[in-house]
Amino acid sequence: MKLRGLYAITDSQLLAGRFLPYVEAALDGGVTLLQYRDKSDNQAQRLREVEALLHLCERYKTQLIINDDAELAARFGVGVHLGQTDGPLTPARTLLGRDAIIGSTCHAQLELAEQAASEGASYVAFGRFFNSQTKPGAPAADIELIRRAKARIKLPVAVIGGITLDNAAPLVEHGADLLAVIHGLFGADSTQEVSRRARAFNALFSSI
Ligand SMILES: Cc1ncc(COP(=O)(O)OP(=O)(O)O)c(N)n1
Ligand SMILES: Cc1nc(C(=O)O)sc1CCOP(=O)(O)O
Ligand SMILES: [Mg+2]
Repeated sequence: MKLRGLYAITDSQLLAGRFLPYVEAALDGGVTLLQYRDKSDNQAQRLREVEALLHLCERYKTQLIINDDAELAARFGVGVHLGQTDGPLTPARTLLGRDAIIGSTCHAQLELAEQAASEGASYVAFGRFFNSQTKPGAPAADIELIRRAKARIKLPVAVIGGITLDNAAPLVEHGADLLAVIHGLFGADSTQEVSRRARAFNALFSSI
């Protein structure tokens, strides 16, 4: 499967009270990867939400990725995204199997991406490219990093951090394969607007 297009990431606070309708609207507009990102420790709610997302992803033929938690991903047979403090990649690959999608946060450091590639990552993620309402303190990355990463690392490149329809085009022009977005997608006033934004993010890939 080609990892290219919109990478939608959920946010439990932003989506409170409208979680499934907003996610479904995004899937309806077109999502290559959907990441379940929940920083709470409410395990019962996490299980319920992952199960619901899995059903939606099956209907829309979208790949589900769990943030932070390789064991939870293994339980549902889905992929995982691991940051630098979320545990090592090699055992996660062993746990999830060769076909699972495993992503790795590399901030603005190509060395981290090379290491992730050697340990079996499926994609590498760089950021933050813009001011992020969700994670304002994430280390900043420069857009030129994308071209350098594409030249050095033979894996899909995900970009993240403050991405909106107004600033995303140059990221794709510089070679980004996946636009990972929370606020710029789900910070919308209606499900119709979420779908419209998802379609518009994807259209950026067909115009290049
Ligand atoms: C696609 C993607 N890229 C980066 C991150 C950030 O991961 P991490 O650094 O572990 O931070 P948290 O998201 O866990 O707060 C991501 N989740 N997804
Ligand atoms: C979860 C996350 N990680 C980042 C990084 O740079 O590693 S930026 C970020 C937040 C992404 O949300 P938004 O699209 O609302 O800015
Ligand atoms: Mg993490």
